[in-house]
Amino acid sequence: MYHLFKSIYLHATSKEEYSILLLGLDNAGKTTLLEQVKAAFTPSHPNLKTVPTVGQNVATVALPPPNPPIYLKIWDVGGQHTLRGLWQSYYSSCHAIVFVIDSTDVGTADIATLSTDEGRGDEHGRLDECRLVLESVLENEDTIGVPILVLANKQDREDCVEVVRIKEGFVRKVFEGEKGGNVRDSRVLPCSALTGTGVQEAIEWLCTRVSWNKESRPPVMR
Ligand SMILES: Nc1nc2c(ncn2[C@@H]2O[C@H](COP(=O)(O)OP(=O)(O)OP(=O)(O)O)[C@@H](O)[C@H]2O)c(=O)[nH]1
Ligand SMILES: [Mg+2]
Repeated sequence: MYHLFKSIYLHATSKEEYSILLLGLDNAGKTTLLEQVKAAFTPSHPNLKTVPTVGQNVATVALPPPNPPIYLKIWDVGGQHTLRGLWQSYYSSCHAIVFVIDSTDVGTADIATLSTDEGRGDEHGRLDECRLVLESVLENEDTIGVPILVLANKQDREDCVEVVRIKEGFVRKVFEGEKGGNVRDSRVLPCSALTGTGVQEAIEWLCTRVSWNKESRPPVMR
């Protein structure tokens, strides 16, 4: 009898936990975003004086109503070139990926222009590097079916490329390209990790998608 009550109690009180992986080039704004998420869901002030991440930062937030009663465990990893090889060790256990883009460092955000020789140059910022990195995430077999949210970050800056151009000129073309690969849930949203604009919408999208996808990637019960 004790065991029955105990298991009913545990079932009633345990919560689902989903892991969210923050990826993107160095300087994209991943750690700043993590700070804003922590500040939005826990009684803390964001530390917006970030330094380049070497290794990882992790935070778990419990979502208040009207969100579903779940935990999000958010993993922020270093985006520097030499650290990107570590990303794949997180893929098989994550429930969603957030790919953060610096909207001020992708030129006009049109990858069609990269195919011409004239298209290569400083005026494209880090667009080509960003494309290669996103493709490498999409084509890894451990990310098959994992929902991906692309955040067009730094939208507070005057020199940013607007989200619709990042969506049409870059994200859609990569996803529909030969390395875009598998069918999955995806979305492109504008964001400013520095001001916090767009962070709630990002979390809401993630919550619904990890829940929809829980048959193929079940949560950890806590
Ligand atoms: N204006 C503006 N600056 C931002 C925004 N997000 C991040 N930054 C700035 O961009 C720089 C890099 O931010 P980080 O969050 O450290 O970048 P990261 O993606 O974690 O970089 P790595 O750890 O090297 O992978 C910092 O100076 C941030 O203040 C934003 O939305 N707007
Ligand atoms: Mg960082």
